[in-house]
Amino acid sequence: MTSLSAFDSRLTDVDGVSIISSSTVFGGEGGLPLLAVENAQGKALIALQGAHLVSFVPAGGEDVFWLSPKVAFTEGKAIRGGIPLCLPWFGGHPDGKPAHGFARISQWQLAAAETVADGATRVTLVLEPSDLSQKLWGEDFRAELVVTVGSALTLDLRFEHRGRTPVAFSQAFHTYFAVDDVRQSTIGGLDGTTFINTVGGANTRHAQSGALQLAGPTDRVYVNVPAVQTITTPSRTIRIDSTTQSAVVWNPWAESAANMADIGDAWSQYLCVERGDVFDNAAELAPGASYRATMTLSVD
Ligand SMILES: O=P(O)(O)OC[C@H]1O[C@H](O)[C@H](O)[C@@H](O)[C@@H]1O
Repeated sequence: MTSLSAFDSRLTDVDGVSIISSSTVFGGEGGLPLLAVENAQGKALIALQGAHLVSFVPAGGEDVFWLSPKVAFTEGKAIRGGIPLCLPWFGGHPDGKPAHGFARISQWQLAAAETVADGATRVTLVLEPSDLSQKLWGEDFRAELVVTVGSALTLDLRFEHRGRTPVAFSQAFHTYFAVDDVRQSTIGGLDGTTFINTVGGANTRHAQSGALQLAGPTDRVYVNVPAVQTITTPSRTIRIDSTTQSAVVWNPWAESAANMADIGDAWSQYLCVERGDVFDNAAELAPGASYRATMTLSVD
């Protein structure tokens, strides 16, 4: 792993911000560097690999995220749980490149950390071209994720296309929410929208009627969705507010999860509601164009 001393201590010289190793929190050999952020309103852990939120606990509450009990913090391997950033493409790639892009398996740099006016903490992570991005993307770019940790969690993503040719672009905040039981959770804020059912590669279009409660393997891409969705469980309601246009709802259910080593029996403890711009809402970025997306998560 990258040595922890490699980080500029001045950047973390802000109250409640430190760099720790994942192994000190989650065990396991080696581990990856995590940015630990804590203030009176809440606390978060962010892996520098992927600018990946792995924990967010509002003060007095429970973790908003599910993290696999079998999570591996391994260099170059996607972390199962929290918020993988799918960037600059979502899902499988026609040329067999890694699913969900290279951002989640790349090392991001901590660029800034500060306490903002209301006592929340803001950290800025940056991703610039690397050997991996050159191999998989081949274009110049700059990605920045600004994370604000307070009583709510806000992610503000900017992607600047610095290459010379137009590129197809999609992205998602692939959030794994911790729920008591996925079968007892309902998702509001999708009524009347269109979804593409991608289970088994079906790709059929349907209209959503009312709230959504999962009852089997689910992999749906909702397009042109309203800004806000809610997840209601027996113990809490989580609010998702985003500028993005799509929402992907995914849980593989027992049989498929059994074939995924880092999910297995734990499949019923999470629900993915992933805000982003994918499928119909994917973009084409002209040289010099920028993309921006924000998402705020809060618990009622
Ligand atoms: O296993 P991963 O590459 O992290 O992908 C996990 C899941 O991500 C999204 O939700 C897709 O819609 C699913 O089809 C996919 O299985």
